[in-house]
Parts: sequence; structure tokens; C-alpha cells
Amino acid sequence: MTRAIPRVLSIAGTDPTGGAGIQADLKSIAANGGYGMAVVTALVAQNTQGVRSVHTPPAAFLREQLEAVSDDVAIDAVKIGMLGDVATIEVVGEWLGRVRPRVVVLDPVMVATSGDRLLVPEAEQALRELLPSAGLITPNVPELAVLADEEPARDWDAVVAQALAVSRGWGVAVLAKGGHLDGDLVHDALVDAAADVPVRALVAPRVDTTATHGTGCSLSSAVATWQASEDDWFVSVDRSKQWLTESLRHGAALRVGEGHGPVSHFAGLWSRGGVRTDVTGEWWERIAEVRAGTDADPFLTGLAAGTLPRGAFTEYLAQDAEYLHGYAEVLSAASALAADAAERAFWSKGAAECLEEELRLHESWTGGGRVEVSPTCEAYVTHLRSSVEAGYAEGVAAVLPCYWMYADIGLRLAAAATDEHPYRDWLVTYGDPSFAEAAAHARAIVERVARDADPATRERMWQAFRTSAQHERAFFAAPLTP
Ligand SMILES: Nc1ncnc2c1ncn2[C@@H]1O[C@H](COP(=O)(O)OP(=O)(O)O)[C@@H](O)[C@H]1O
Ligand SMILES: Cc1ncc(COP(=O)(O)O)c(N)n1
Repeated sequence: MTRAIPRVLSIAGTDPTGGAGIQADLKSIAANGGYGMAVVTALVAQNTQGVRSVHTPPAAFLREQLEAVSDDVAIDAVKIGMLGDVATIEVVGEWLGRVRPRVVVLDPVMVATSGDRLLVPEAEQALRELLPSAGLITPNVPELAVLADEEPARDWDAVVAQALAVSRGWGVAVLAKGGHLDGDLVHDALVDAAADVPVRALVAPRVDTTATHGTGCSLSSAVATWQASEDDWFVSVDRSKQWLTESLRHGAALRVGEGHGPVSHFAGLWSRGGVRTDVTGEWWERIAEVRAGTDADPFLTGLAAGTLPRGAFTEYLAQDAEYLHGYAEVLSAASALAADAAERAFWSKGAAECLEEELRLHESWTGGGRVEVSPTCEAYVTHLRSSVEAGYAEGVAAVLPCYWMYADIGLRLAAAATDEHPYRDWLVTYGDPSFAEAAAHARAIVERVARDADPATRERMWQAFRTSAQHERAFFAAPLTP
């Protein structure tokens, strides 16, 4: 059964750097499984270092935006962020009273992480009066102090006491947040003076990061999204906190801005395969012509049919033996460059297998003597060597076509390996499932490397891959090319 996707509206200000405000809300809603919508209260010229200026559109236009959404869409949850001034608060309050959304989370935004004000001081009382319109409010330590009309709390007990006072005074559940306090753990608590258990604590490890811009925005949007389906504030907050802690851990890796950077809203989704990339699959499509040309080459069609002259076959094998010496050397070089132990082992094993298995088969046909290396073979090996000299990424991309094209061609050749086929033992080797497995493993490594590479490196990988594919084709064609 599929769960309905909640339609969640954020009413908030903007952050052009995408870490806070409405931009963060939309990412958070999506990351937590909702469909995000957005009504802009204020346009904020800000970045990770601070707020430069605020432009507030006319209140009548805010009302038009709100009505455009509610006249058309059934709203499952609302998250309210920056309201900025009294006129904005009044329009939102009036709209909430009329539309009565089932879930309302109000993040009483007053001051940004950078310390800049996002609510004019004369609007503080209007914001307090809006609190009962929400099901949950999510103030940070300084905001809670303003709502409680007290000094900012210095310890967690004081935070909880203020949250209880606000909850009792305004008849609303409060998510008290301890991000602004010190300690190896961060404390939050769901505080509801009217509940059987008025204080329910949530404790999480403190992530050592400066990427905390927009945590409050992101958290409140996540809670609104979960609450639409869970209908239990504690469960919704707990789910959201788990997501936020993981997103905080990966924020710094985004390398956005010089100040307090954003959290990585989709880190969990990305690492668990939410977004699939298929770089090598795309490369494979792009060499379709080279592959078709190789398949149609008289050497391979003759090999499959068993009509290939024996001289051409032994010439091919002798050059292939020379090639495999070079190939094994390049695989060893790739192994030496691999940072990951499993990858290092894979390439070393490949190098050893080249030398052992395949050379044994070669010897049975050619007697194992060395021959003069043909220009075609020389050119291919030179390309492989220079690729691995350029780096691990280029090296592994260059060795991939040999694995992959052989496994691919091998499956078709193996199908032609009848008992009487003159080249039977050769055809069977490349149709062996272990060969296909090794090719798939090599591809998975190259895929990982390509995914992690910067665009310039990925482009060099593609060039190395394509050139190798062209060498593969030329290598098959050589024995029958006069
Ligand atoms: N360094 C951190 N490690 C883990 N969680 C954090 C960290 N900083 C903030 N949080 C969490 O992010 C949420 C918002 O935190 P807080 O800083 O208190 O509010 P705001 O972002 O509104 O100023 C809270 O759930 C808090 O526990
Ligand atoms: C438009 C807008 N809304 C809210 C915040 C608060 O950000 P934080 O969650 O870091 O306190 C912000 N910087 N900008």
C-alpha cells in the first residue's frame, strides 16, 4: 500500500543561497516525503554570512498568494517561518482562521544564525498572539526567551521552564530546542503543559560542524511533513530529528559559502540510492557504434562461425599474449593507486588472473614464445599506460572496455561453442560466468569513481574509456587487415 504524499505549504521568507527559509523548507519537505508548496512573505538578500536587506511585498499580495494555493489545493500541513512585520502576521493569522489547516507548525523566526533580525521588534506581541493558531511552535533559545518575555535561558532546565510557561500561557505545544547551548549532546523537548506527560525529551549527539544555517527552518518543515501522516507530535519530531542529524553531518561536504553553511537535506537519500547515476551505462551507449562495428568485424564473425583461418587466429593470440603482459602491468598500477582495500585486491587479482589463466590458454595454442609487438597492440598498451599514469580514475576507466567488451562479446561467442567448434576452448573461457562477474565488478568500481569525480576528471575518464574501446575494435580487426 502506498502512503498518500502530504501536500505541505511553507509560508516563509527567502534565502537565495538555498540553506534557510523557503528554499530550505522545500528541500526538507521533499526529503521527508512530502510535496512542497511555498508562499513568500519576504525577499531576503542574505547568504551564509549574514542578512543584507529585506524586501517585503505588499500585504495584499501575500493574501493573493495564500488564496491562490488554498482555493485550489487541499493542504495537509502548513509550516510558518519568517513573518517579518505586523501586517504580514495579520494576513497570515486571518488566512489561518479561515482555512484552518489540520497541521500548523510555527517557527517563530526572529533572528538568523548570523545574528541579524528577521522580525521587527514591534511585531513581537503580534507574533505571540498568533501562537494559538499553531499546533506546535519551534523556538530556539533566544526566541523562546522573547516569547516568554524573559532573559535567554543559560541551561537546559531553564529552557524547559520557559517552554512550559509559554505552552501554558498560549495553549500551544512547544518544541524547545537546545542547539544554542553547549555540550556533546543536543537537547530538545516536546513540551505541552496540557498533556499527561508535559515534557518529553529528545537527545541527540551534537554534530561538530559550522553548517547549521537553516536548521530551524528545515526541522520545522520536516515536523510538519511527518505530522500530516503520523498525527503524533513526538513521533514526528523524533523522525525529523533523525533526518536532521544525518543532514547536519553531511552539510560541510556541500562546501556552500564561507559562513554558516547549509545542512545537506538529501544526504541520506543520496547515500541510500535515492538518486541513481549510471555514468558507465551512458558511456556504453555512446560507444554503441564501436561495439556494432566490432561485432560485425570479419575476425569475430569468422571466429563465431569457426571459419576463421587458423593463421589469423594464432596471430591474434600471439599479440593478445603480448597485450596481456601490458594489461596485467596496468592493472597492478591501478591496484597500487587504489585507496580502497577491496578495489586494490580486485585489480591485483585481475592482474594475476591475466597472467595465469589466459597465458596458459595462449601457450596451449602458440607454445608461449614471445613475438614482435604489432603497432596495434603497442598503441593500445601505450594508451593504457598513459591513462593509469594520469591517475586512478583515468586508469580504471581505460581498463574497463577490455573487461566489458570481452564479457559482452564472449556471451555471444560462447553460444556458438558447439562440441566440434575448432575454437571451442577459447570461446568457452570468455563465456564463463566468472568473467561476466569480474566485468560487472570492474564496472561497479568505475561507476563509483566516476560518481565521486569532478566533471573534468569524469570527462577524462570518458575519453580514456572511449579510446580503449576503439583500440579493442582495432585489435580484433588487425589479423585480417592486410
Ligand atoms: N551541532 C548540532 N548537532 C546536532 N543537532 C543540532 C546542532 N545544532 C542544532 N541542532 C539541532 O537543530 C535543531 C535546531 O536547532 P537550534 O539551533 O536550537 O535552532 P535554530 O536553528 O532555530 O536556531 C534542533 O533540533 C537542534 O537540536
Ligand atoms: C528567510 C529566513 N528564514 C529563517 C531564517 C533563520 O535561519 P536559521 O534556521 O538558521 O535560524 C533565515 N536565515 N532566513
